[in-house]
Amino acid sequence: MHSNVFVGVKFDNSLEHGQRLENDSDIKVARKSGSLDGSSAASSTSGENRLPNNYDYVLLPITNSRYRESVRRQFSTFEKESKSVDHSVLQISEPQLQDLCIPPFNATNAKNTNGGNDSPAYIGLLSSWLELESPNMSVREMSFQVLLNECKYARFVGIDKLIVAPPRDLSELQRYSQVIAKLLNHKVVSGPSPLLLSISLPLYEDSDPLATWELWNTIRKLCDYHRSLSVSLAVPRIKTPSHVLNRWLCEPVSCLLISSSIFATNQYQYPVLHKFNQHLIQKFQRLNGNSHANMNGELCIILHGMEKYAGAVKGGESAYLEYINYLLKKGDKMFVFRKNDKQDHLKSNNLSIVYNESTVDEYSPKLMPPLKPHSESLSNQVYSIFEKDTVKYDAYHTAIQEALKDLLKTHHYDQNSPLVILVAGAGRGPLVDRTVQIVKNFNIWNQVQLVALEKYAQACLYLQKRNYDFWDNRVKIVKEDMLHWKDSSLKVDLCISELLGSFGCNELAPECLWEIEKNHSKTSTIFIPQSYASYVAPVSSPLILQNLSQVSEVQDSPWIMHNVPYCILSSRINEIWSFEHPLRNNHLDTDFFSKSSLTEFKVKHRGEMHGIVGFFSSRLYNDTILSTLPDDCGLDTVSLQKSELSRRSSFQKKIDQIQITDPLKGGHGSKDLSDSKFSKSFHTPGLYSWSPIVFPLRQPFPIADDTELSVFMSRNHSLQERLIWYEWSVESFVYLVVSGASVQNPSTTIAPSTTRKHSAPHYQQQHRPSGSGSHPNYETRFSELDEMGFNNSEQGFLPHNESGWQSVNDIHGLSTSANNAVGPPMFNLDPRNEVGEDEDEEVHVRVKTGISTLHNVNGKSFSIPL
Ligand SMILES: C[S@@+](CC[C@H](N)C(=O)[O-])C[C@H]1O[C@@H](n2cnc3c(N)ncnc32)[C@H](O)[C@@H]1O
Repeated sequence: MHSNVFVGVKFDNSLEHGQRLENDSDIKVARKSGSLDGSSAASSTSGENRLPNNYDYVLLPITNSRYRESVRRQFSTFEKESKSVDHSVLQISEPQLQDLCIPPFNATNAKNTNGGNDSPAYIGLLSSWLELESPNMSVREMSFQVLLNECKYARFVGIDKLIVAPPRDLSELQRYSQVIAKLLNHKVVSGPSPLLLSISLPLYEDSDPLATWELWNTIRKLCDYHRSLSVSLAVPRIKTPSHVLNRWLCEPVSCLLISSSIFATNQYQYPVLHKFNQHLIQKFQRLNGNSHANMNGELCIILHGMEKYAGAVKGGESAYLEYINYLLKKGDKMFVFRKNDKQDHLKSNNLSIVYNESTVDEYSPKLMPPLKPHSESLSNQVYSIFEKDTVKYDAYHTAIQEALKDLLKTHHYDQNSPLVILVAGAGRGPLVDRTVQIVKNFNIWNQVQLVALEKYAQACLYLQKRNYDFWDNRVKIVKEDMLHWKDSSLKVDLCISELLGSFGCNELAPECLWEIEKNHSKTSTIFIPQSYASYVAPVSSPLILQNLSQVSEVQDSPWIMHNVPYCILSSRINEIWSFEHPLRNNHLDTDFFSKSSLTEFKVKHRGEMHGIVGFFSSRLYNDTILSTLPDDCGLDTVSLQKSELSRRSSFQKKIDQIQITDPLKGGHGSKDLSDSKFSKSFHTPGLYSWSPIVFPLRQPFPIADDTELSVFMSRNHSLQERLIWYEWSVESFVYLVVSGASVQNPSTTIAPSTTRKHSAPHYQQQHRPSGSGSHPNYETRFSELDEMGFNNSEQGFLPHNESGWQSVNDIHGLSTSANNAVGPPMFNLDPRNEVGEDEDEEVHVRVKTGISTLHNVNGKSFSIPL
């Protein structure tokens, strides 16, 4: 398998000085793919134009200095005219033959490089001498027209990728972006088969690691996340911090610009890249197709400046290309090796929103609505994709085996009480298959009653066929909905199910399994899975925003992100809730299925949040765990569940110590609630049935360095409407160091870290009646109020320093106790509660910097029918 990474070269800018290519035969370019082995990759240089062979792309300016001169002349004529003539119109003429660097004859569409022929392909460089950010409107108009003329020419000759110079003046990004946006929205760029504009920027500068990302983010935001806008990144000589690299990996990067100056030489004097840059290329290679919103879905590595060092390295200029080809070939091998891991699988297709899974191949990046197998029957194709996930079934196999061993220790068989095993939601039967295998291996086939329960008739057809073919017709097939199935003669010893969604509980396992527990379980019944927990983290994924913003209504729905690159912004992933089976409570409150969690994240580096990513882990039985979490992330598995655990602990009348499930660290542990547990996450190797779920934000949510992010998620269960849905919102805060005197804003709260003494709250003073009992005229009354406001008079009508918050509390009766005394407020929102007398002392103030809307209220965009 070849990854979708190509290699290009920037042609010597001697063309800028009068040389010109007359036709394609001047440039000999061959595809990298198919010519990777050493001999043919050994480069030669064309005697005429010094271009090495074996490149996929050649980067060339569209126009040369002659055109620049011509534009300059046209512009000065226009300026002169506009002084004398009213309404003179600037009209920059299109380049003539002598103005062009890329020949118009026999040019072929660059996309043909993907089709396997050897046609040369070009990436165009748009003019960089223009002043896109000039305050002079005419200069900007001239710049726009030049760019447009170059784009028109590029479209004509079939060039679909164009590199744009970065802004010169970083304080004028709005003007720069206005020209780019105008270009992007012109039909020449965004018409059928759109062109791709790629702004070149440094990947990283150590003075401010995220500065160039921020620059890019500002421009693309001003351009409204246009799908035709991408970025070309100049790879640095120094090591890129992982948080910077991860940020870029989920951006639409179309080219990596590699200067010969970032190479070192090895002991044989060949040019090589440092390990960290090898890894950088590998990471892009691994993601290539996925990391792109661009048209071709491909990444091009563009080498440049080799002529400068060609004499100093062995092999000359061609050694650089050979080295990059060697690296890419190595990467290709790694991916072939990992072919079965769908999470890592590469594909060149664009990200798409897919409503019907059967229409798209399983590897391409896509956003899909979460399945609702409880209310919508799965297609045959979906069943067959799932059934190939041997990792999942192997884990179930182990869990069933272990559970059966334990059951057999206590179960005393007699003919009237066989061991009853239920596969609840059997689908086409893969879990029944495994169970039959195990039971046969244990030689207890005669002691077991096996029931396969499935709601949908089509899946039951498969069960019937398999029963006949492989299960000796011994399996009782029940076509019923678990929610309504009642067979008083059946009590189950082992209940096996796979009703898990990408968020754990989103395929209604809690509700479905509760009905089994209520109607068909014993105290000894074992459930596989025993428990499952849901996790969230804030993510940046511009591709999600870009794709969902095209379609109204969809931003309030969760989506399954299949092979979509994303970057987790926080240092940890937090567990927000979990379910365990059996639920074991006879008077189960149906509200048990509703959950809500307010969970906090620290975000060290600034960025832009586009959604909340969700994962799950499930303990199938004892140590057998399935996890869709990414590898090696910090994990908070307990502390953020405190409220949920407390609720459950009172529910179960266990106050001091409660049983908690740590789905990732062996066994159920008895844990004190104060004991927060941090660990590292892992993904079950090779498991691919589930991709992460994302709860998108309607608006991109900007995040500053050192932000504290508070994510609210709720699972809502409405028995009246028979619906389950999720709602979510986000708030952000930063801590500011301010003098105590300036803490007046009710949206700020004092950080818990402050060391200040607390003073008695002012609002505890009681209201005083007016002393005189007389009725002063309006003027006097107003003057009294004014006076009181300014001099804090003890004789005033209102207690001094009363805040608006107390007034609100009073209105709602929140601060009045039974005996009419003013008690402490229910909502401790007055910042002065925390501030001591010394107003000049510095305190850390938690300032709210952003809040999103609450998404999917009442499940209006997405809900799951019960
Ligand atoms: C995710 S699939 C798993 C199928 C199969 N156990 C497997 O592992 O391939 C869930 C299955 O449960 C069935 N199902 C979901 N809710 C159900 C319900 N309330 N009653 C009966 N079957 C249900 C679905 O039709 C589907 O076949």
